[in-house]
Amino acid sequence: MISLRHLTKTYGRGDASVTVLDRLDFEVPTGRIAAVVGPSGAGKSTLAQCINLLERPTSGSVVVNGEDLSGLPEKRLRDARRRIGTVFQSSSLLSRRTAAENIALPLDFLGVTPQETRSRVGELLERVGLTDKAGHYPFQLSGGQAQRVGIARALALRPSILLADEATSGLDPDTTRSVVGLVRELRDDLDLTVVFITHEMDTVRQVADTVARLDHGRIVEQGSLVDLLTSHGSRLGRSLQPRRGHAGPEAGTRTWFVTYDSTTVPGDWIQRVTADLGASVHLLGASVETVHGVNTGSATLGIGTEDDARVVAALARCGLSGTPDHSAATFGQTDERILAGALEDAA
Ligand SMILES: Nc1ncnc2c1ncn2[C@@H]1O[C@H](COP(=O)(O)OP(=O)(O)OP(=O)(O)O)[C@@H](O)[C@H]1O
Repeated sequence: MISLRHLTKTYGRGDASVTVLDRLDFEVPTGRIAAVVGPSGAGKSTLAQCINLLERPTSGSVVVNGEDLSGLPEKRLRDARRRIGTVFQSSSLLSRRTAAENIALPLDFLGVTPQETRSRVGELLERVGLTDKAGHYPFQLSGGQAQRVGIARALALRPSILLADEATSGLDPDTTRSVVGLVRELRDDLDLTVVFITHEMDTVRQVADTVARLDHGRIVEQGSLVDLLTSHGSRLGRSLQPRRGHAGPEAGTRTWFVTYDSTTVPGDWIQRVTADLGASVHLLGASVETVHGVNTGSATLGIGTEDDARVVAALARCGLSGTPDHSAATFGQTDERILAGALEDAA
């Protein structure tokens, strides 16, 4: 469990000082994956560095598994840091060391016997699926493999906390999915508490149990991923929605933007809404995913009725929330076309 209380980090002094974290309160229960998102410069990396005490907070406390790390003297702090593994963007492996030697680094520093190190490194390589790459140097590894080595190294000292700071940035979507899958698997097997810092909302939807938005050094919004995905009123909830394009509307229909507003939207909702309205319902675009067993997402529809209130009610009966896009209403366009046709006929 990680518990941050009134955490403040100020760099510099006097007029030149910058407060990056501002009396921030944040909690991650044991065994949960908390994603932290926020604009560039919001303080996400500083937050990670304060959790693993690479940066000393200016004030406030960092409590990990019941122990307040912020007040510890340097020697005890070094011991406490071993319980926190960190993975960075681009894995920061040492180029002159093989994958196995990189993973062994924290064990070497600790003076673990060579035999014990070999066995632990072998175990970790197997865990991250890279036994056959033990003797490869970083330049011989793909981005995803290097990141797996970084994760194995972070876990070398059997930490209970894993901090991932932009660990999947720069990886392609398939590699990201596999690294994220590994993080979730390790969390399940080792009961890790994970703070996952990222700016990629697709990754957040894959990895997180909870999401917090950091802005100007404070957590300004947070909640469970599933709650946020069905709460389109919140800025964080909206930003988590996948965005896709959609086809143009057909004549005689009005364009509606529909979001999954409940955790129980039936799979056949389009048929149900069509039957309920007794009007045509065209699917113009959709992005729907199952996140933690719950269907979530949004769709763009062309609906052949002008009775907005009935549409809203029919959608709500399926757990959906809908807004008509009046700028794309084709009833008006149809009228214009009819008028244009009539004028042409008259001419
Ligand atoms: N050592 C330092 N001295 C002074 N200012 C710093 C220091 N480290 C970070 N900052 C400032 O703190 C602010 C937050 O930086 P941080 O790297 O934590 O943001 P971030 O949210 O991780 O940004 P990004 O998404 O761009 O990586 C920035 O304005 C940065 O310039």
